[in-house]
Amino acid sequence: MAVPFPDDFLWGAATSAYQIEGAPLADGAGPSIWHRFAHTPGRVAGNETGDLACDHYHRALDDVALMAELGLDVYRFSLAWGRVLPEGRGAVNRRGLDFYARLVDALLEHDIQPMATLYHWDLPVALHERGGWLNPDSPHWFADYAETLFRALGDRVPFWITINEPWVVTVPGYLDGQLAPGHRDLFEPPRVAHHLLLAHAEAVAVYRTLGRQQIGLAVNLEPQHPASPSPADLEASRRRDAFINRWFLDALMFGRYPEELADIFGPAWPEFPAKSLEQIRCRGDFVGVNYYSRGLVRAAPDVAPLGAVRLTPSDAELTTMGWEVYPKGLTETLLWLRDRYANPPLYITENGAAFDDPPPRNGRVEDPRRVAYLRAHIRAAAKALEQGVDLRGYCVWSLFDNFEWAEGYSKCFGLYQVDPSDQTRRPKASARFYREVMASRGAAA
Ligand SMILES: OC[C@H]1NNC[C@@H](O)[C@@H]1O
Ligand SMILES: [Ca+2]
Repeated sequence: MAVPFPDDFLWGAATSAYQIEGAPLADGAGPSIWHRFAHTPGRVAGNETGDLACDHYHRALDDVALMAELGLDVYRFSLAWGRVLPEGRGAVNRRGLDFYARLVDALLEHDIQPMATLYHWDLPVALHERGGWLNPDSPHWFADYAETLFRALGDRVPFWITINEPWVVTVPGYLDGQLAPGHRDLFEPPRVAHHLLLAHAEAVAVYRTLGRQQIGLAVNLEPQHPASPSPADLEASRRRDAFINRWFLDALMFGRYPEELADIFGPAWPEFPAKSLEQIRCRGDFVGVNYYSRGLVRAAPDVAPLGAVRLTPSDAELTTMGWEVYPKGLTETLLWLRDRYANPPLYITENGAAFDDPPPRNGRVEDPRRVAYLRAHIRAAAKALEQGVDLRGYCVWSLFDNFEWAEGYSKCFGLYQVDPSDQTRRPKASARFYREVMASRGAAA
């Protein structure tokens, strides 16, 4: 493939704490809302939990050696807030902090750049009991937690992500209740979103006084296409675009929310003080882009609050998540970011696919559909690069098959299969493919 990827382009893979670490309460760690949610019967498929996951908490150094063998330039992981601050604020748990310091040092020793996500959904229960993200103090709790980590690891971690997918924290967490903390309330999401954005901005402000590297927000983005040219479908598609793609980024980049949101939430949309919107305005150093698929949108007046539904095209290839394989949507998303937000530096912080992989045969796992998915999306990213997008890195979701939230372990995104009986990591064909891509600086895609 013609190789538009510069030599310093960062090829990586991503994970998150609750999804891979296991040992959620080890060494003084405080429980998170995901520990509580997963242990609440009926919330997770098969009532599975992250109690063991990939046992990464006990295998981190071996896993870093595996990442080096794979050839990663960068490894994106998240820090479990409750390991570092068991009560979410106040006393630091040294053993929790030391786990992450050892992980970061091992990465640096293997010439792998750490990309640390401060918040990947695992809020300490102690803070949730004080209202969690609904509490107007939550931005200050987050900024204090961030400062603790910046002081402890800031000289060694070149890339920081404040919050992973604030939309997913807000909507499945507080509107439809699919994810922790499982609330279903129209009035909570607008305030939760506002506090998440304030938290991001406050952490960035602290970082500006302490750090000299890169900090940004990671957002899930999904281009919305109307199912038909009818005005109703066009309008529904625009509403869903505001709801998913513009809600957080317009606030961050422009200091204002898309006006569609007041229509969507109606009386549940509060008047936000102009001062706090000004506080939220904060471009950061880069935007982290989590891309999986597109939305095909039909108007559905009786489906509150959006009045729209996402269709699954009958003739499309789907992943086991039911998401359409749509690589063109990645190029579209990257070009949209270039044009709407004045060409910000971008990292693809997540891109990958869940497929049912076969069991290993003589130590190898064949996953041809994942190889095809990754090749197509790396090429789609290359198309955007060739059109002037300031794309600087690409992280596959995920390094390992892991705990896929409410789906448990049934959905496998990994480059490596993890044997639940003994935690053996087995490379899939996609790992071998991705190693070639990285070794050839993109040419093998
Ligand atoms: O659903 C796949 C991934 N999406 N973004 C957030 C991650 O935690 C998920 O596993
Ligand atoms: Ca390398």
